[in-house]
Amino acid sequence: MIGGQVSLDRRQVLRGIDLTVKPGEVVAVLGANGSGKSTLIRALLGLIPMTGGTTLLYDTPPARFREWWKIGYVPQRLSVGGGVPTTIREVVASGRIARQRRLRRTGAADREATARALAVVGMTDRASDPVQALSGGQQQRVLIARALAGEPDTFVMDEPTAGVDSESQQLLADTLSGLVDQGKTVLLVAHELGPLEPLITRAVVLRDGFVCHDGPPPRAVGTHALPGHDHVHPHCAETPVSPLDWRPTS
Ligand SMILES: Nc1ncnc2c1ncn2[C@@H]1O[C@H](COP(=O)(O)OP(=O)(O)OP(=O)(O)O)[C@@H](O)[C@H]1O
Repeated sequence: MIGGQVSLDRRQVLRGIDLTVKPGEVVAVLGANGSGKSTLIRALLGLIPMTGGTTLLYDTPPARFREWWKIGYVPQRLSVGGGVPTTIREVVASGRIARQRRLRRTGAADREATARALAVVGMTDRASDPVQALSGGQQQRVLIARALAGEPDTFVMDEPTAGVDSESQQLLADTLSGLVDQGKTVLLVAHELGPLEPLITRAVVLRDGFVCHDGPPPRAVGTHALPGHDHVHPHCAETPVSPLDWRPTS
């Protein structure tokens, strides 16, 4: 395995990862705390620099990628800067920005998509409240709504169900299920798949910055995550245009 590498604070966190997400896949990135899952997600999207390897978004390096509306990113935490009160609706509506730039208009479609996304996460009644006042799980639901509002082709979600109650997890699973039926692609980090489990078509298990399993979703993660378990390495050449593609430099 030689591929994408990331060092943080002079410590190698990703040690060579070769990962291609194919259109329509629902990929779960699993692994212990500190195994590198969030780092992998951020590096895949070009949000942190790599010390080796290449990442491509729809066949384009992140620096040249212009079609950000295609990707809905749910980060692990909401960061609202400046101390300025921001409403839930404003955060969710910001998921439309990349799309508006592309279509050069703001209008009914944006408002409707925002309202739909708020309803999906059960936040319609609280849309005018400041996000700062929300609990961690509620903020996570707002981040999910922001990604949904953008109507992307590919969802990249870093622990979307962390701290989210079981009813909201089920709602997310049902929503993603509908989107997957429409052909959307999903890459998500999770500790507990919960209601998302039936949707997962492929599991990538990280261990200490390496991929130790890449293939069918493990029934029992503990067993399949062991090093030495059969590895299935996806081949970049098999895909038409891959939403997320990380190729090693030769
Ligand atoms: N900004 C940073 N500077 C230095 N080290 C970092 C930084 N961010 C993460 N790390 C280290 O990189 C390793 C991987 O972190 P990462 O957040 O990718 O793990 P993870 O698998 O997502 O963990 P978790 O399940 O706890 O979210 C950890 O050892 C962490 O301490």
